[in-house]
Amino acid sequence: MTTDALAIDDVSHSFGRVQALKNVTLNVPPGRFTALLGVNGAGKTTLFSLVTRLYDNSSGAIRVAGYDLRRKPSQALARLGVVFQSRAMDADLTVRQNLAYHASLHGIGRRDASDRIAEVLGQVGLSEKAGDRISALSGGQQRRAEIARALIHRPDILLLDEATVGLDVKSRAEVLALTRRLIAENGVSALWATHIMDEIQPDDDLVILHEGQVLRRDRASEIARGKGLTQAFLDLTGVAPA
Ligand SMILES: Nc1ncnc2c1ncn2[C@@H]1O[C@H](COP(=O)(O)OP(=O)(O)OP(=O)(O)O)[C@@H](O)[C@H]1O
Repeated sequence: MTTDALAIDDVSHSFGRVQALKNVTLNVPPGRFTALLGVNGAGKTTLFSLVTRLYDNSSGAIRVAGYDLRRKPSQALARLGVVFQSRAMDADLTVRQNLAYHASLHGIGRRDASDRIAEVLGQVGLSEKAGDRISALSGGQQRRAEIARALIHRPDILLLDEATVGLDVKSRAEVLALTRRLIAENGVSALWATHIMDEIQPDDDLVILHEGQVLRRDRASEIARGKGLTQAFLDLTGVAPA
Protein backbone atom coordinates (compact mmCIF):
# COMPACT_ATOMS: atom_id res chain seq x y z
CA MET A 1 0.00 0.00 0.00
CA THR A 2 1.34 3.45 -0.89
CA THR A 3 1.49 6.16 1.76
CA ASP A 4 -0.60 9.23 1.01
CA ALA A 5 1.35 12.47 0.61
CA LEU A 6 -1.29 14.01 2.86
CA ALA A 7 -4.01 12.34 4.91
CA ILE A 8 -6.51 14.40 6.88
CA ASP A 9 -8.79 12.37 9.09
CA ASP A 10 -11.85 13.75 10.87
CA VAL A 11 -10.46 17.23 11.49
CA SER A 12 -12.64 20.02 12.89
CA HIS A 13 -11.79 23.60 13.82
CA SER A 14 -13.74 26.46 15.39
CA PHE A 15 -13.12 30.17 15.82
CA GLY A 16 -15.26 30.88 18.86
CA ARG A 17 -18.78 30.07 17.75
CA VAL A 18 -17.89 29.80 14.06
CA GLN A 19 -17.20 26.21 13.13
CA ALA A 20 -14.87 26.65 10.15
CA LEU A 21 -14.22 22.92 9.57
CA LYS A 22 -16.51 20.02 10.40
CA ASN A 23 -15.13 16.47 10.46
CA VAL A 24 -13.01 16.96 7.36
CA THR A 25 -11.50 13.81 5.87
CA LEU A 26 -9.50 13.84 2.66
CA ASN A 27 -6.29 12.48 1.19
CA VAL A 28 -3.77 13.42 -1.46
CA PRO A 29 -2.24 10.31 -3.04
CA PRO A 30 1.41 10.46 -4.10
CA GLY A 31 2.05 12.05 -7.49
CA ARG A 32 -1.49 13.41 -7.88
CA PHE A 33 -2.97 16.84 -8.46
CA THR A 34 -5.78 17.18 -5.95
CA ALA A 35 -8.00 20.25 -6.26
CA LEU A 36 -9.72 21.62 -3.17
CA LEU A 37 -12.66 23.56 -4.57
CA GLY A 38 -14.79 25.88 -2.48
CA VAL A 39 -16.27 29.35 -2.55
CA ASN A 40 -15.03 32.11 -0.20
CA GLY A 41 -15.39 31.07 3.40
CA ALA A 42 -15.54 27.33 2.64
CA GLY A 43 -12.64 26.69 5.01
CA LYS A 44 -9.70 26.20 2.62
CA THR A 45 -7.31 28.61 4.35
CA THR A 46 -8.26 27.28 7.78
CA LEU A 47 -7.43 23.76 6.59
CA PHE A 48 -4.06 24.92 5.26
CA SER A 49 -3.37 26.72 8.54
CA LEU A 50 -3.90 23.44 10.39
CA VAL A 51 -1.72 21.44 8.01
CA THR A 52 1.09 24.01 8.33
CA ARG A 53 0.64 24.12 12.13
CA LEU A 54 -0.22 27.81 12.20
CA TYR A 55 -3.18 26.53 14.22
CA ASP A 56 -3.02 23.51 16.46
CA ASN A 57 -5.30 20.69 15.40
CA SER A 58 -6.96 19.43 18.51
CA SER A 59 -9.31 16.95 16.85
CA GLY A 60 -8.71 14.19 14.34
CA ALA A 61 -5.34 13.49 12.72
CA ILE A 62 -3.17 14.96 9.99
CA ARG A 63 -0.35 12.96 8.44
CA VAL A 64 2.19 14.24 5.91
CA ALA A 65 4.03 11.46 4.05
CA GLY A 66 3.00 9.16 6.88
CA TYR A 67 4.27 11.44 9.69
CA ASP A 68 1.69 12.45 12.24
CA LEU A 69 1.72 16.23 12.54
CA ARG A 70 1.19 16.20 16.30
CA ARG A 71 3.62 13.43 17.18
CA LYS A 72 6.33 14.05 14.56
CA PRO A 73 5.90 17.72 13.64
CA SER A 74 9.39 18.42 12.32
CA GLN A 75 9.43 15.32 10.08
CA ALA A 76 5.92 16.10 8.82
CA LEU A 77 6.66 19.77 8.08
CA ALA A 78 9.92 18.85 6.35
CA ARG A 79 7.87 16.90 3.76
CA LEU A 80 5.62 19.90 3.07
CA GLY A 81 6.13 22.86 0.70
CA VAL A 82 3.68 25.74 0.98
CA VAL A 83 2.66 28.56 -1.35
CA PHE A 84 0.60 30.92 0.76
CA GLN A 85 -2.22 33.10 -0.48
CA SER A 86 -0.36 36.20 0.70
CA ARG A 87 3.12 36.99 -0.60
CA ALA A 88 5.83 35.33 1.48
CA MET A 89 9.06 36.69 -0.05
CA ASP A 90 11.02 39.84 0.82
CA ALA A 91 10.39 42.18 -2.14
CA ASP A 92 13.65 44.13 -1.59
CA LEU A 93 15.87 41.07 -1.74
CA THR A 94 16.82 39.18 -4.87
CA VAL A 95 15.28 35.84 -5.82
CA ARG A 96 18.53 34.11 -4.87
CA GLN A 97 18.76 35.86 -1.48
CA ASN A 98 15.18 34.89 -0.65
CA LEU A 99 15.80 31.28 -1.60
CA ALA A 100 19.10 31.17 0.34
CA TYR A 101 17.35 32.49 3.42
CA HIS A 102 14.62 29.88 3.08
CA ALA A 103 17.19 27.12 2.53
CA SER A 104 18.95 28.13 5.76
CA LEU A 105 15.63 27.88 7.62
CA HIS A 106 15.50 24.28 6.46
CA GLY A 107 19.04 23.65 7.71
CA ILE A 108 20.46 23.28 4.19
CA GLY A 109 24.20 24.12 4.17
CA ARG A 110 25.63 26.85 1.91
CA ARG A 111 27.11 24.69 -0.81
CA ASP A 112 24.03 22.48 -1.06
CA ALA A 113 21.84 25.57 -1.00
CA SER A 114 23.52 27.01 -4.05
CA ASP A 115 22.95 23.73 -5.97
CA ARG A 116 19.36 23.54 -4.79
CA ILE A 117 18.68 27.16 -5.77
CA ALA A 118 19.96 26.49 -9.30
CA GLU A 119 17.85 23.31 -9.43
CA VAL A 120 14.56 24.87 -8.31
CA LEU A 121 15.00 28.00 -10.44
CA GLY A 122 15.48 25.69 -13.43
CA GLN A 123 12.32 23.80 -12.48
CA VAL A 124 10.22 26.96 -12.41
CA GLY A 125 11.91 28.59 -15.43
CA LEU A 126 13.49 31.50 -13.54
CA SER A 127 17.21 30.73 -13.88
CA GLU A 128 17.79 34.06 -15.60
CA LYS A 129 16.12 36.00 -12.78
CA ALA A 130 18.19 34.77 -9.84
CA GLY A 131 19.86 38.16 -9.33
CA ASP A 132 16.70 40.25 -9.75
CA ARG A 133 14.82 41.72 -6.83
CA ILE A 134 11.41 40.20 -6.20
CA SER A 135 9.87 43.67 -6.66
CA ALA A 136 11.18 43.75 -10.23
CA LEU A 137 9.37 40.51 -11.23
CA SER A 138 5.92 40.27 -12.79
CA GLY A 139 3.09 38.83 -10.69
CA GLY A 140 3.38 35.46 -12.47
CA GLN A 141 7.15 35.36 -12.00
CA GLN A 142 6.74 36.16 -8.30
CA ARG A 143 4.38 33.22 -7.93
CA ARG A 144 6.86 30.97 -9.72
CA ALA A 145 9.58 32.22 -7.35
CA GLU A 146 7.31 31.33 -4.44
CA ILE A 147 6.89 27.84 -5.88
CA ALA A 148 10.70 27.60 -6.14
CA ARG A 149 10.88 28.64 -2.47
CA ALA A 150 8.40 25.91 -1.56
CA LEU A 151 10.46 23.30 -3.45
CA ILE A 152 13.88 24.13 -1.98
CA HIS A 153 13.86 21.31 0.60
CA ARG A 154 12.43 18.75 -1.90
CA PRO A 155 9.04 18.23 -0.27
CA ASP A 156 6.69 15.34 -1.07
CA ILE A 157 3.69 17.62 -1.35
CA LEU A 158 3.00 21.22 -2.31
CA LEU A 159 0.10 23.07 -0.73
CA LEU A 160 -1.03 25.97 -2.88
CA ASP A 161 -3.64 28.34 -1.49
CA GLU A 162 -5.38 30.24 -4.31
CA ALA A 163 -2.01 30.46 -6.09
CA THR A 164 -3.43 32.25 -9.14
CA VAL A 165 -5.30 35.05 -7.34
CA GLY A 166 -4.43 38.47 -8.75
CA LEU A 167 -2.74 37.09 -11.87
CA ASP A 168 -3.72 37.80 -15.46
CA VAL A 169 -5.12 34.96 -17.56
CA LYS A 170 -1.79 34.06 -19.17
CA SER A 171 0.15 34.00 -15.88
CA ARG A 172 -2.61 31.97 -14.23
CA ALA A 173 -2.34 29.34 -16.93
CA GLU A 174 1.46 29.29 -16.59
CA VAL A 175 1.42 28.78 -12.82
CA LEU A 176 -1.14 26.00 -13.15
CA ALA A 177 0.81 24.32 -15.98
CA LEU A 178 4.02 24.59 -13.94
CA THR A 179 2.39 22.84 -10.98
CA ARG A 180 1.09 20.05 -13.22
CA ARG A 181 4.53 19.68 -14.81
CA LEU A 182 6.22 19.40 -11.40
CA ILE A 183 3.87 16.54 -10.59
CA ALA A 184 4.52 14.75 -13.89
CA GLU A 185 8.29 15.27 -13.93
CA ASN A 186 9.33 15.42 -10.29
CA GLY A 187 6.80 13.13 -8.67
CA VAL A 188 5.67 15.74 -6.16
CA SER A 189 1.97 15.86 -5.18
CA ALA A 190 -0.16 18.99 -4.91
CA LEU A 191 -3.18 20.15 -3.00
CA TRP A 192 -4.45 23.09 -5.03
CA ALA A 193 -7.04 25.21 -3.24
CA THR A 194 -9.18 27.27 -5.57
CA HIS A 195 -12.61 28.75 -6.13
CA ILE A 196 -12.16 28.69 -9.92
CA MET A 197 -13.75 25.76 -11.69
CA ASP A 198 -11.77 26.27 -14.93
CA GLU A 199 -8.56 25.29 -13.15
CA ILE A 200 -9.76 21.71 -12.72
CA GLN A 201 -9.19 18.96 -15.29
CA PRO A 202 -11.20 15.73 -15.63
CA ASP A 203 -8.35 13.51 -14.45
CA ASP A 204 -7.72 15.55 -11.26
CA ASP A 205 -8.77 14.31 -7.86
CA LEU A 206 -11.35 16.77 -6.59
CA VAL A 207 -12.53 17.62 -3.09
CA ILE A 208 -15.55 19.89 -2.80
CA LEU A 209 -15.47 21.82 0.47
CA HIS A 210 -18.47 23.90 1.48
CA GLU A 211 -19.24 25.61 4.76
CA GLY A 212 -16.48 23.61 6.42
CA GLN A 213 -17.63 20.21 5.18
CA VAL A 214 -16.36 17.88 2.47
CA LEU A 215 -19.39 17.28 0.25
CA ARG A 216 -17.69 15.06 -2.36
CA ARG A 217 -14.26 13.68 -3.13
CA ASP A 218 -13.62 11.70 -6.26
CA ARG A 219 -12.03 11.95 -9.68
CA ALA A 220 -13.29 15.25 -11.20
CA SER A 221 -14.70 13.41 -14.23
CA GLU A 222 -16.78 11.22 -11.89
CA ILE A 223 -18.21 14.21 -10.02
CA ALA A 224 -18.99 15.94 -13.33
CA ARG A 225 -20.49 12.82 -14.93
CA GLY A 226 -23.62 13.47 -16.97
CA LYS A 227 -24.07 17.09 -15.95
CA GLY A 228 -20.73 18.90 -16.00
CA LEU A 229 -18.78 20.23 -13.06
CA THR A 230 -20.58 23.56 -12.77
CA GLN A 231 -23.99 21.91 -12.42
CA ALA A 232 -22.60 19.23 -10.08
CA PHE A 233 -21.14 21.96 -7.84
CA LEU A 234 -24.41 23.89 -7.88
CA ASP A 235 -26.41 20.74 -7.03
CA LEU A 236 -24.10 19.94 -4.11
CA THR A 237 -23.71 23.40 -2.62
CA GLY A 238 -26.65 25.44 -3.88
CA VAL A 239 -24.11 28.10 -4.90
CA ALA A 240 -22.99 29.01 -8.42
CA PRO A 241 -19.20 28.59 -8.75
CA ALA A 242 -16.78 31.16 -10.21
N1 LIG B 1 -9.27 34.15 12.39
C1 LIG B 1 -10.58 33.93 12.25
N2 LIG B 1 -11.46 34.31 13.21
C2 LIG B 1 -12.77 34.07 13.09
N3 LIG B 1 -13.35 33.46 12.03
C3 LIG B 1 -12.53 33.06 11.05
C4 LIG B 1 -11.11 33.29 11.10
N4 LIG B 1 -10.56 32.76 9.97
C5 LIG B 1 -11.58 32.26 9.23
N5 LIG B 1 -12.76 32.43 9.89
C6 LIG B 1 -14.08 31.96 9.42
O1 LIG B 1 -13.95 30.59 9.12
C7 LIG B 1 -14.66 30.26 7.93
C8 LIG B 1 -13.68 29.67 6.90
O2 LIG B 1 -12.78 30.68 6.45
P1 LIG B 1 -11.52 30.38 5.51
O3 LIG B 1 -10.73 31.64 5.41
O4 LIG B 1 -10.85 29.16 5.97
O5 LIG B 1 -12.25 30.08 4.11
P2 LIG B 1 -11.63 30.04 2.64
O6 LIG B 1 -12.29 28.92 1.95
O7 LIG B 1 -10.15 30.02 2.72
O8 LIG B 1 -12.11 31.41 2.05
P3 LIG B 1 -11.28 32.47 1.17
O9 LIG B 1 -11.22 31.89 -0.20
O10 LIG B 1 -12.13 33.69 1.26
O11 LIG B 1 -9.94 32.65 1.82
C9 LIG B 1 -15.33 31.54 7.48
O12 LIG B 1 -16.64 31.53 8.01
C10 LIG B 1 -14.49 32.61 8.11
O13 LIG B 1 -15.25 33.78 8.34
